[in-house]
Amino acid sequence: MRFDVLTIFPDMVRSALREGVVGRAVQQGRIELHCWNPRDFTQDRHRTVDDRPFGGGPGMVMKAEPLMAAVAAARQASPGARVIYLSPQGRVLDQAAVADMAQAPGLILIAGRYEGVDERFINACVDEEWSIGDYVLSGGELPALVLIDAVSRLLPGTLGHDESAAQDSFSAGLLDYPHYTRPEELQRQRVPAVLMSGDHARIARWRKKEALGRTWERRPDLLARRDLTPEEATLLAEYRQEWEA
Ligand SMILES: NC(=O)c1ccc(NCc2cccc(O)c2)nc1
Repeated sequence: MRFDVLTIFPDMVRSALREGVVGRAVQQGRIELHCWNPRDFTQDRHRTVDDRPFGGGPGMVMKAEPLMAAVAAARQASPGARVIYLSPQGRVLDQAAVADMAQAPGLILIAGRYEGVDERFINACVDEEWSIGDYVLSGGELPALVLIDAVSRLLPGTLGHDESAAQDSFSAGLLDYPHYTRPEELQRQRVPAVLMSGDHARIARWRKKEALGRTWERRPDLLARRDLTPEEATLLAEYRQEWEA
């Protein structure tokens, strides 16, 4: 899969994607990453990419023309890609949306800076506006990196078999179960005995019950979105009985 990022800080994007599972996928060519700097698409000596806002007010706005020229170059290099603008005004991302994006041939991600971009660029060039959460950052680069990481994890071959557990539960719309490793006892806290039993069916059942129970305790909104199978309903009832005991 190909990711194209429009940013005035390309080194920030490239360096953040050198490490970890995504870095490995880029190195092995399973993921392509290209950065386009709107400054390279300016016509003036000062390579101006921002200007003062019409109507007054604080800060600067990113000019439309350099972005439009950069997106045209990116679209040519990545046919069929979805053009996504990261901003607090976008639809808030969730795992289902990430899974849908992983099906695209490519994503062209626009990382805005300053107070945002000229609306005419969004109307003319952007397919979708997405937000990684209800908070404002100094730029769209970190949201773009979050999106690249979340999508890349879902691409075949990015995660080894021993890393995919975390996404399984969230992909199932539930929070993750608790994890433990050595030592077996730590500050008088022992690892739950079921995990030492070697009974894989019993362990899987315990983990499913924990995922359901923790979702019920911490994120009932996620549970409301999801029908429970009869087995899941039983597990959650068991968890709640133990919880209220
Ligand atoms: N929640 C997010 O996904 C997010 C995205 C970008 C961003 N900053 C750049 C920016 C871009 C556009 C308008 C704007 O007001 C700020 N901050 C947060």
